[in-house]
Amino acid sequence: MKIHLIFVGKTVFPEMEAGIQRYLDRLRHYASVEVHVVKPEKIGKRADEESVKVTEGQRILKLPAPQDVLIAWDERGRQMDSPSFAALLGRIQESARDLWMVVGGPLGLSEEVRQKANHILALSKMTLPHDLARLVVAEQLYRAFTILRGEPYHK
Ligand SMILES: C[S@@+](CC[C@H](N)C(=O)[O-])C[C@H]1O[C@@H](n2cnc3c(N)ncnc32)[C@H](O)[C@@H]1O
Repeated sequence: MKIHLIFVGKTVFPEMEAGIQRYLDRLRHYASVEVHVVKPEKIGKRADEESVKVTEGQRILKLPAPQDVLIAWDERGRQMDSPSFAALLGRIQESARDLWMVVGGPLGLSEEVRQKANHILALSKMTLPHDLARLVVAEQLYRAFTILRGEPYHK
């Protein structure tokens, strides 16, 4: 299973980017990981927010192949604990399908992305800035692999 992370636009805060890279480097001891940065749409004062999400969504959905698994991160999604998330990853790994995970931009993900996703997962019910959501996703992926291997990181 290869893991693909789709981010909309660059990470804004350098300290967040450093944290994301730190966890992705750790994660690469367990899995092949690739980050895909999708071009963000400009959000102007009079921008039609729905069309921004739709255009970004079309860019996102061009990336995974039909047989791949797509997880959309969204505050309205299903919450799970870290062992359950690890178990989900374990099942996807066994299916030998590639895994794609998408974190939306400042306006979030389009309805089409949410509909096409195999799973919509929430990190909490609170809305996180997209930089922080990326960092938490990277850490939870790393944590999940340590859980699957029975390593002591997860306490
Ligand atoms: C600033 S949030 C977008 C908020 C937007 N109002 C919405 O309705 O989705 C940017 C992205 O961060 C991720 N995100 C933020 N909070 C999250 C949470 N609690 N759980 C999962 N993902 C979250 C989602 O991928 C979201 O599209």
